[in-house]
Amino acid sequence: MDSAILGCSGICVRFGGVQALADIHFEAMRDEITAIIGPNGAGKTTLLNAISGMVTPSHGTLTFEGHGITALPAHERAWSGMVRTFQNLEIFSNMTVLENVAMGCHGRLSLPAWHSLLRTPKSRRLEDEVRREALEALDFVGMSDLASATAKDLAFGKQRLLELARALAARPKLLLLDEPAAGLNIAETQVLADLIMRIRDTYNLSVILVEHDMELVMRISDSILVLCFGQTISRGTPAQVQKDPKVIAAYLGGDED
Ligand SMILES: Nc1ncnc2c1ncn2[C@@H]1O[C@H](COP(=O)(O)OP(=O)(O)OP(=O)(O)O)[C@@H](O)[C@H]1O
Repeated sequence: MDSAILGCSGICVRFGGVQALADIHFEAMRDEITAIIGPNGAGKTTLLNAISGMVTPSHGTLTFEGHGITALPAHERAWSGMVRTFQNLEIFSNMTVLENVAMGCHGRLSLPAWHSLLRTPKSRRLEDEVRREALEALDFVGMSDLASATAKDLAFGKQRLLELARALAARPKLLLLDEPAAGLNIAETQVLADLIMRIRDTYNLSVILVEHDMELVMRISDSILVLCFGQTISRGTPAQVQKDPKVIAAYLGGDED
């Protein structure tokens, strides 16, 4: 079996006059945490969008588990096992925490609508299964006691965990996280770092994350891709990337710490 779960080859994305990504080549390995970092406007979110199918590259190819996915729409990539979370939370604020997480199961566990309308035994069994799996995902992120709370009443840090639980409930093979630590305090970020590593180890899944929090990135990543102005300027382990003069120059020249 190919050890790369995702492959990007020669990916280019242009928005009008802006070359957001230029000839990006990289692979994310199975069961590893791969981080995409770089200064503001480097093209990190655009690359995540190209991987998840929300942006169409003008050139290049993408493979997932060895199969070409360049032409697949976003929902088919999700069905094939690629699930993402968003920088701006995408939760259903008036639904309960449990209902939000259950939404993550629905792509996998569903029946034709008439089963639900007629409340067939099969539909009741399925409802039980969805509930059990949603509770399991909530328990994993340490939020089972909040199952019946309304999502909008949760503190921001808990809403981020809720989004993660919903992504887990979809049983992804590849989890794409867009700035999962944005808006979290130091303690919450540490909990999140431990959780992402535990997710990788427990569920045997691969993670690609875009993140600005360098402490988190250096602590949990197996491999890092560094972008600057849409180009790859470095790739390697955290130790390799940290001492790469091109990376140091990009960050010192930018407006981040
Ligand atoms: N929909 C769009 N239309 C036009 N330009 C865009 C669009 N999305 C991104 N860009 C531009 O593409 C470049 C890369 O943006 P992108 O959001 O991918 O960077 P980023 O590294 O994720 O930045 P940040 O860290 O600030 O989120 C930027 O110059 C941005 O202004």
